[in-house]
Amino acid sequence: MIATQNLTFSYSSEKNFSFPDFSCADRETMLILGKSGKGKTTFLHLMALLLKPTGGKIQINNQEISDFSVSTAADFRAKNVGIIYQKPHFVHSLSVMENLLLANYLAGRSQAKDLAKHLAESLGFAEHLHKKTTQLSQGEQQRVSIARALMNKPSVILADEPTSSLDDDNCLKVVDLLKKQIEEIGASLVVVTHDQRLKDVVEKRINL
Ligand SMILES: Nc1ncnc2c1ncn2[C@@H]1O[C@H](COP(=O)(O)OP(=O)(O)OP(=O)(O)O)[C@@H](O)[C@H]1O
Repeated sequence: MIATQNLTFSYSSEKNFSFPDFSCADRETMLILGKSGKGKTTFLHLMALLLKPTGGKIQINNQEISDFSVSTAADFRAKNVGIIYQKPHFVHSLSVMENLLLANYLAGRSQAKDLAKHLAESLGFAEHLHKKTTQLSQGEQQRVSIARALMNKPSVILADEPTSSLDDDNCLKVVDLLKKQIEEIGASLVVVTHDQRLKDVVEKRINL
């Protein structure tokens, strides 16, 4: 589970945010909607401890995480949170498979090659595992980024526009896979999106 209370943040004295209280239980999916610039990505990055809130609380699995130090936050994030960024970030010198296994390494876990292969097959990029990520299309990179977020079986998956560059077929595949995964591993799934297709498949949502 993930929950926030009275969460505030500011980039500068002119750019202050105050977010509505939010919670997403295990095996639940929540959409975060809002017009461009309303702070959806900012909210997600606060939940991921990539940004430090100026006030309020964040709990993951009932543990208070908002006052973690930078290094404790990085360690906690690697082990418990899977992030699908709006723009995928990969290590370009590594192959797709190595990028997936890097998530295990950073979390101090053993390399789950079979899981990587299984995710690659489910998401339709198994034939690209040996390639460099730069050799993949944008949609393929997005699917690799989704697989990477699942490599440590996180308790919380935070996804920023995970389906925006996918066609209808792959969009449904991805949503299906994410839903199956959160059911299987008991995770919470939080999705920031403009993608109208997701409104039809996810009931719970908040508006910023
Ligand atoms: N690093 C930053 N420094 C200063 N202002 C920022 C920074 N990042 C974002 N902002 C501003 O904060 C506001 C919210 O940005 P954010 O990316 O969270 O919005 P969003 O709702 O995700 O938008 P979009 O739907 O366009 O991706 C925007 O006005 C943006 O210009």
